[in-house]
Amino acid sequence: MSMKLDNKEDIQQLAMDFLAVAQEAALSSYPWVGKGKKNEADGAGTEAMRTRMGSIAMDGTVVIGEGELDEAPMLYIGERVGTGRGPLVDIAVDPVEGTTLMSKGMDNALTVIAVAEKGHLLHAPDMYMRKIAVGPKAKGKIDIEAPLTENICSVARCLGKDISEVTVMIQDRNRHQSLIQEVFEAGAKVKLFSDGDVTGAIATGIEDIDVDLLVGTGGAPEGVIAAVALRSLGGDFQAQLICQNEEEFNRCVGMGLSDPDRILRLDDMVRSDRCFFVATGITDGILLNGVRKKADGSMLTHSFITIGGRGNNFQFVETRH
Ligand SMILES: O=P(O)(O)OC[C@H]1O[C@](O)(COP(=O)(O)O)[C@@H](O)[C@@H]1O
Repeated sequence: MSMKLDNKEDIQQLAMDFLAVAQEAALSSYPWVGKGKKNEADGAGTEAMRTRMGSIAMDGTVVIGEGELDEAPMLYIGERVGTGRGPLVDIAVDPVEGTTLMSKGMDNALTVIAVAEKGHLLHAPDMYMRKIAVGPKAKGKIDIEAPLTENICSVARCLGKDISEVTVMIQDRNRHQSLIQEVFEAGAKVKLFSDGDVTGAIATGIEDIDVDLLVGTGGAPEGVIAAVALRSLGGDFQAQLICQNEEEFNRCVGMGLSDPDRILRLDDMVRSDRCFFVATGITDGILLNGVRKKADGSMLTHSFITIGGRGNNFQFVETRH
């Protein structure tokens, strides 16, 4: 029987089940690290993820996955997963976040999954999204429509830092040149990264990582996944879909977004505290270490899990397989 995801124990149990899913996906993609084969790596992670999800007692629907049914045989948007008996949930997955990183053997590739009670996750098409993310101390104090300098000043105030100490994470892309320049002119610091803006967004929510703000344009699916993590961490996330043509605009409307250009707040992207986020490192990164093969043949995974919407509720998990 399917039921609402509404009790704490069920959410905890489901989060543990999904932790195993993320670990399995990371372990399955690991042999492809540094092999220059993005599709094979992604395929291995996707297949492992889907197989493991099949045994979870839930009635799940993939709302963000590997693409539309005609583009992806597995974990496509709308695919029903789980045993069909248990909590009704919406699932957003990226079996390999940072396929280029992984294929080149570079840092920060990871497996990510976000889950929320059914009907409470934004269904975002695979297109670009403008994003801004901060941790709990600056929650409610950012505005994606304001100039970046204003946001930097506001974050500095919230964190009790001098502007020169504020670190802004930005994806190293030509489209971000003016943002990067603005950080320099404000006197703050940039931390550029080549791929993987989910990691950058989460990093803002963890005090021990020296990242205070993430800004820039990246994938919309990654944006929704990061929004769940930030909701659980107690941080903040705002976004705006970038429709580059009429087709993209119509796709948004078709997915239920009546006004695709509007500013999306955290509550628009994940509308419930009954949610959680899990990630497992594939390669080493600023958030997590990657998969390790030990001398005795066992494998070690490093995962991150954050549950609910109360904030600062996260855990790092090391598991020997
Ligand atoms: O590479 P682009 O077109 O700048 O897209 C940015 C997006 O790509 C990523 O860096 C990685 O995406 P992939 O895992 O699909 O390679 C995301 O984190 C980010 O949102």
